[in-house]
Amino acid sequence: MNQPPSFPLFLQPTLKTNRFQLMPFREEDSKNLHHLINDWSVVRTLSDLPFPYPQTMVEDWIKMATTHPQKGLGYYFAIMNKAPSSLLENKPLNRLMGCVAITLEKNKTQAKIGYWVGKKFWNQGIASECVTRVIEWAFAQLPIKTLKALVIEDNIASIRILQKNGFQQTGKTTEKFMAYGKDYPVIVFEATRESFFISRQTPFTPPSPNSLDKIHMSSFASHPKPLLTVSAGILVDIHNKILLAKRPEGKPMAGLWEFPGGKMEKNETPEMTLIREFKEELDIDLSTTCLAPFTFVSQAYAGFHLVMSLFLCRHWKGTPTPKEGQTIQWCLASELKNYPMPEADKPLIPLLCDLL
Ligand SMILES: Nc1nc2c([nH]c(=O)n2[C@@H]2O[C@H](COP(=O)(O)OP(=O)(O)OP(=O)(O)O)[C@@H](O)[C@H]2O)c(=O)[nH]1
Ligand SMILES: [Mg+2]
Repeated sequence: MNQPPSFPLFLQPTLKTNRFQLMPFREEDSKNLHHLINDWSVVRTLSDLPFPYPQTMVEDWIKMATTHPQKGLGYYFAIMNKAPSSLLENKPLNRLMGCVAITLEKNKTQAKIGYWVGKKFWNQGIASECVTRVIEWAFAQLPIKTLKALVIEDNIASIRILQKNGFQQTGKTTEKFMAYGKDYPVIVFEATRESFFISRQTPFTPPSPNSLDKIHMSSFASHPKPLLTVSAGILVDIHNKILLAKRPEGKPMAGLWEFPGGKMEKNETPEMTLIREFKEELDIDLSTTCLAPFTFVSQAYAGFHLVMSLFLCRHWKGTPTPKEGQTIQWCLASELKNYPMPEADKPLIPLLCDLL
């Protein structure tokens, strides 16, 4: 039986936020890292560090942080400022400010997140901005279902960041804190992909003015949300397998598996949208085939209301090839439940199991 593709082992990427870049650590960060982290205000919130924190341990830690990603054990992002936009800006390049780390648990369906920011950079929303970006990446790229965080009770700033990102308290425990030399009480927080997406309020980026023609405002005065009309296709091969596409990192709802398709443009019929989207996203031609209307879904999301027409299609020209950074996978209808999908798609699974 098919499972979603196995855990990808890859080099850790550099992620960007509005103000920062989140880079893999390098040997040359060792001095700055030591300077920032060998500080009681920081060390007291982190379980696995002694105080004082010797420079040699920092060097060992950087070695671990650079080898773990290749083994799929963990990912350690150095929070750096972005390059100055002009030479007149008197900011040093690549100034280290803190760290966001994701470590995988043994079964790889759960990971732990930890983060800290150097004291001189506190109260600027740095951790908040960077933690959200790393969670977005983790739910898109790693096979995890939940993220866990352990926080000491008086670390209110950290607890706020977790709550803003859809984490909920699931218990209390104790953890060995090297700096205190004893077990110390911590609160356990957990987030799922769904709770994270809901916390982001709008799982889809608000439309820019020039894309407004893609969004049709509802004619019902009582309808407060923009109506998004989408056309998607369920491609079925000779083995009765269905084509799924995993939304790529950087797109709203990244990491979820969907039926290929996209937003209807002005003056397009659902069929025209489908033909255009399948050419753009998968480089296949549906223009001469029979597109059988299957069903539609009507789903309220946080920032918009989705109306999606779904077509069934058994014949096409060409070989589906991912053109937009997505991952594609053929699977049986009975296997769809193994793939995390957008809310709107979940009611389609039993319909497809009955049909195929
Ligand atoms: N294509 C597709 N979109 C879905 C599905 N389920 C679902 O909720 N959606 C939502 O419908 C919207 C479709 O947008 P899309 O991102 O595919 O649109 P698009 O291809 O035109 O992308 P673009 O805006 O990046 O050009 C997204 O908000 C997406 O999350 C599905 O099964 N297939
Ligand atoms: Mg699309």
